[in-house]
Amino acid sequence: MASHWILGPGAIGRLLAHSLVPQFAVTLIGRRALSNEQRLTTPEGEQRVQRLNTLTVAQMGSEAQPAPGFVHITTKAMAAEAALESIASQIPPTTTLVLWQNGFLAQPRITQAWPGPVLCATTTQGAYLTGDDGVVHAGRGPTFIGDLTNQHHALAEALAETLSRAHFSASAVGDIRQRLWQKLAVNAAINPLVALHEVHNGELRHEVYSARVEAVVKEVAAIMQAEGIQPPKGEQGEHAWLALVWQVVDNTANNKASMLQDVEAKRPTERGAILGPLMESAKRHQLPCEELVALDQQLSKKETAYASLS
Ligand SMILES: NC(=O)C1=CN([C@@H]2O[C@H](COP(=O)(O)OP(=O)(O)OC[C@H]3O[C@@H](n4cnc5c(N)ncnc54)[C@H](OP(=O)(O)O)[C@@H]3O)[C@@H](O)[C@H]2O)C=CC1
Ligand SMILES: CC(C)(CO)C(=O)C(=O)O
Repeated sequence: MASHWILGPGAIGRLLAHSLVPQFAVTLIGRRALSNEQRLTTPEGEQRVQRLNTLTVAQMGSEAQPAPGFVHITTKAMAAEAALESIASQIPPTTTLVLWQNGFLAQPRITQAWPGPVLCATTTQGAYLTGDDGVVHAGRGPTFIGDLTNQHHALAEALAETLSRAHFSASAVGDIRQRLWQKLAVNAAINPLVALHEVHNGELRHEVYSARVEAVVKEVAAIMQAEGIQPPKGEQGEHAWLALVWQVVDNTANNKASMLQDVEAKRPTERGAILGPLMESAKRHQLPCEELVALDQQLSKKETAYASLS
């Protein structure tokens, strides 16, 4: 039975560990020591304390470990490469990695650099941390797994089956790049604006913000077309992207988006992984991206302001 290392003991990492641990061998790896007694609050409000094997990167280096079947990287996008680097000497280069990040920053870079298979997962599960020993599973949703080179479908299927057996509903797909970019398009239209204005997602419907949402979607839709990415429901063009964004805004009206949670916690945001690939693509295809650049600059300014205070 393949064992699972989970590198990055945050919200998604702990949710994954809680899901897998009753049936599979799991090691949760972080930079800091965490309690082995970890609490999961289910979407129904039920609390479950489970014993997870939590180790620090330093402990992994000092004690030889049996090689894992899968290494899941569940850090934020900008930390994924450094996290992998910190354990790379302890795993065979043929180990299968699974990247759980939003955006499209770590995925192409690690796929290119890592000699073994690299799977990417895009998930609509929702989770947040409550301190060093708790995670709340806020909402269930499907997870899609594939690889950017379309060479590892059998591995993606095996992992999807494992996750689904652990009640973490997952499917293997042949179009993961398309799905990652579709999610990135929605995240680019919602996350920076709600993080800058510190509002819940639903407030983007207000006339103070809606024109800016439309302006961002206009740029994003042109970039998506140049990248060959269609909106998920088979419709075409800017109006389909806008309809999708408004649908997500309405469905998540009471949510504090992940980028707003980062701003409130004074952490770096994932702007580089979400806006970065779009701005880079716009430049490559000589498309306008003034709105995206402005969002990126405003977020950068906000992050610098709170970083300088801490
Ligand atoms: N939470 C959610 O509902 C969803 C999240 N995602 C995506 O999943 C990814 C992870 O998000 P989330 O779990 O919310 O993030 P969190 O911030 O909750 O967790 C990130 C974890 O990574 C750890 N970490 C950072 N650097 C390293 C390192 N070098 N070595 C080991 N661990 C490290 C952090 O530890 P430390 O405490 O030391 O900083 C933290 O525990 C993001 O890309 C996010 O966009 C996607 C869908 C839903
Ligand atoms: C879809 C959305 C915007 C929901 O809040 C999200 O994915 C996030 O918060 O990162």
